[in-house]
Amino acid sequence: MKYLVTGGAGYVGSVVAAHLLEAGHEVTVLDDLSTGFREGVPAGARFIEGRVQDAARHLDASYDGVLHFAAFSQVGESVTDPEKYWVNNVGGTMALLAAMRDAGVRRLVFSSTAATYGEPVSTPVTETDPTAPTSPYGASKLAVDHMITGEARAHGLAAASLRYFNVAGAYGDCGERHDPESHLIPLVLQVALGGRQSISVYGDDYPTPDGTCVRDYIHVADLAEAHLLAMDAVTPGEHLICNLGNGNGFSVREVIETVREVTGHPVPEVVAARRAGDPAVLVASAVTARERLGWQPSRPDLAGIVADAWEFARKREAGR
Ligand SMILES: NC(=O)c1ccc[n+]([C@@H]2O[C@H](COP(=O)([O-])OP(=O)(O)OC[C@H]3O[C@@H](n4cnc5c(N)ncnc54)[C@H](O)[C@@H]3O)[C@@H](O)[C@H]2O)c1
Ligand SMILES: O=c1ccn([C@@H]2O[C@H](COP(=O)(O)OP(=O)(O)O[C@H]3O[C@H](CO)[C@@H](O)[C@H](O)[C@H]3O)[C@@H](O)[C@H]2O)c(=O)[nH]1
Repeated sequence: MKYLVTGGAGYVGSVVAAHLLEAGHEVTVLDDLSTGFREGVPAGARFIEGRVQDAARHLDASYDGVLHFAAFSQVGESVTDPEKYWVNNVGGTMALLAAMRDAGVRRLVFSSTAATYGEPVSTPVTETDPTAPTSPYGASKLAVDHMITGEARAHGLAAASLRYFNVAGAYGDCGERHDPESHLIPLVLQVALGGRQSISVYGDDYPTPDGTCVRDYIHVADLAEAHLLAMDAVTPGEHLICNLGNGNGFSVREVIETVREVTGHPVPEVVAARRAGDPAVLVASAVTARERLGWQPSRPDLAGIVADAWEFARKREAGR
């Protein structure tokens, strides 16, 4: 099959592109390098430097489907600069859907997020739970989910929105390198590498066993496998919405302790104020992914996820 991967120079998109290539598919990456890196695009993929807003220039009927990762995804930035998120995430996807319609490309897998739910009403979170995003980032992703539902119903698109919980780990040369970095695991690894003095724990007074926030960390390679399954599972006119997580929660302190064990380095921590908009607990129900996609994560162990991220971080540091 021939696929367009938007945002394939970024963290998740590059890992999914690598999996598609390994499965024997033909891959074109469309990325404007706004937050991604040219060298992140896996060898074997064709690369177009360009915006998803201009997808019409690049899509034609020879494509079997699109995997859409291109977006801005900093929750904090979206609060201070919401227009940036509406323009790129919603505007970009609107242009992409029109280009797909015009070209007759009728399969789509979209990167949605647990941030569409906001503060969960129960744990684990299921796809039928209320959606009440607490940031413009989450709201922009939810708006796109609604757009895709309409497109599927009205124009027969076969689509899946995969709602990722906390993506972590690395796959070969593809790993997490956001700039600035805001995610917990890469930040704690920077402390272990000596690049930061300590890790700030954003709040230790949450209603959780050790007072710190609990999250569901999913290995990026397990996540990638779900994309390939979703592309095959969807049917015309259907918009499948599916959470992706392991169904296990780990606290911020458990993550920090795991980094100490895996790396053998001391990691000083400093308790800081809560970060605005952080729910206490975010854990996915993976029942839909199991039932609809036949998906089963094969790397749910937190130490293994951290070990892969650590190897990637060390290689990057050595290559600087
Ligand atoms: N990383 C996570 O924990 C996580 C969790 C939930 C959802 N997501 C979603 O997954 C997707 C990928 O996230 P990531 O962590 O890999 O982010 P990333 O920033 O590493 O990758 C996004 C890529 O999209 C590109 N891009 C952005 N806007 C573009 C545009 N208009 N045209 C072309 N390219 C554009 C960037 O250059 C970058 O390469 C995003 O849609 C994000 O919202 C990520
Ligand atoms: O220096 C830090 C960074 C983070 N945290 C905490 O660590 C947890 C995880 O934070 P982070 O890695 O930033 O991920 P989330 O804020 O949980 O958000 C991620 O996971 C969401 C789904 O759960 C997705 O929607 C988002 O796109 C993705 O960034 C949170 O409790 C943070 O408060 C700290 O204590 N210190």
